[in-house]
Amino acid sequence: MISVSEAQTLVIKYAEKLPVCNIELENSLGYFLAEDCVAPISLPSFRQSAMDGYAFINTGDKHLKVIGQVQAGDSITPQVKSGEAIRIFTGAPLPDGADTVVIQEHVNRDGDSIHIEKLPALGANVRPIAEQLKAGTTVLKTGHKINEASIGFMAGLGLTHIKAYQKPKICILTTGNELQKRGTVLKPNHIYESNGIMLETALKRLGVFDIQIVKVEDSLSQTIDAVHNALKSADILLVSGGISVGDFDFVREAFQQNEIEEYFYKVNQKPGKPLWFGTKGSKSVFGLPGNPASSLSCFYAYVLPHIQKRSGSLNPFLEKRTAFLTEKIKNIHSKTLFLKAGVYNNEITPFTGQASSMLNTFANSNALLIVPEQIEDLEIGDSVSYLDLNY
Ligand SMILES: Nc1nc2c(c(=O)[nH]1)N[C@H]1C(S)=C(S)[C@@H](COP(=O)(O)OP(=O)(O)OC[C@H]3O[C@@H](n4cnc5c(N)ncnc54)[C@H](O)[C@@H]3O)O[C@H]1N2
Ligand code: MOO
Repeated sequence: MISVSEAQTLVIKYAEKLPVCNIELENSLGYFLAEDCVAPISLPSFRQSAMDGYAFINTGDKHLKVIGQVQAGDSITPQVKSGEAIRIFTGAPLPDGADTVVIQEHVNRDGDSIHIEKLPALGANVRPIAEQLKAGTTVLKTGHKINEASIGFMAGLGLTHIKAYQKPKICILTTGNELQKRGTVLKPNHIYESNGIMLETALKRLGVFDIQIVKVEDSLSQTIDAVHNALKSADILLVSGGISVGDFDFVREAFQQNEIEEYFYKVNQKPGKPLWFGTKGSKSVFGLPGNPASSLSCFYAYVLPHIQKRSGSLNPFLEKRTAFLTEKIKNIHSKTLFLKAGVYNNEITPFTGQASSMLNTFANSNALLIVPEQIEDLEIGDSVSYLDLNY
């Protein structure tokens, strides 16, 4: 059995980057840049007014004659001389010669004349060419995660497409004869299948939408075939359940029959001990424990960073933060514990109901508190690490 940090090292080590794609800016949210973004134009690309007011040559003269007007988008700008002013609006090009804009609130206008009550500093309210950035400079680095601000920013540079790493195609295989579809009347001794939609939703949150969910019965031949078929098209296969040691747990055997190279099986953690990870060529495969809370914990700690790394992220793990503990914790297992918890105002409380079959606690958590395997006792007020689930 390997440690959590060894297992995390392996899922990152064997996370080969996916191919690069050329993607439309409007569809690029959550993608990671595959090349530096270089500005094709300067911003601003012309001198412009930052305010509504009057543009003039700032010689100290407060009495000026208004000789024209310039509006945002005008292609011709009037020439201005000393003692003259041009009525101007925010975003409009600065007239040739003008060096300052006085806001209209600081001006008294009488016909064609203005009197400046409060003379601004030389250059005030003028956005110089390339004030924000110069054409040819790198403005976003390879590995940058596209968000709404970067999309707006790149749109302002006139970009229509970006080069990003592809998101993986994923197949989720759910195993178990007891699993039943929602929307049907529950048969005796059956449960509603929930890991499929839970993992699918967690994937969508990462911007992964090419997801197939396949159900298999507890049968070795069906599991072997399902794994084989999934690997034909998926980049990453997530199998839920059937990875433990019971007589009807066929998943590990099915991985072996499909010649998937095993990097680890079983991690010294609770929940999620029977986690399995391997690869076949460029395909990665996770055997996630069937218990719902184990599956989701393993998703956050291993699958998510693996996917993010394959998608081009330079910081693939969920952010680890620290907070002060509000309750004692005893770790009698000599395992790393991932405890469902609530963090508020820098204080963290582990919840009751940590069993790996229970999702009610998870549904109310915003953090996974990490108790390292070598720590036996934690006291109230101790600073502890947690994974922030509000990512
Ligand atoms: N003798 C041992 N038994 C078990 C061990 C062990 O070390 N020795 N490990 C336990 C641990 S820890 C876990 S975790 C589970 C993992 O078992 P599997 O991955 O084989 O999962 P299943 O047996 O198929 O299912 C476990 C549990 O989860 C429910 N389940 C499964 N799939 C779904 C789904 N898609 N949606 C909702 N619920 C699901 C299933 O009904 C079971 O109750 O093994 C322990 N046993
Ligand atoms: O490790 Mo299992 O995931 O405790 O239930």
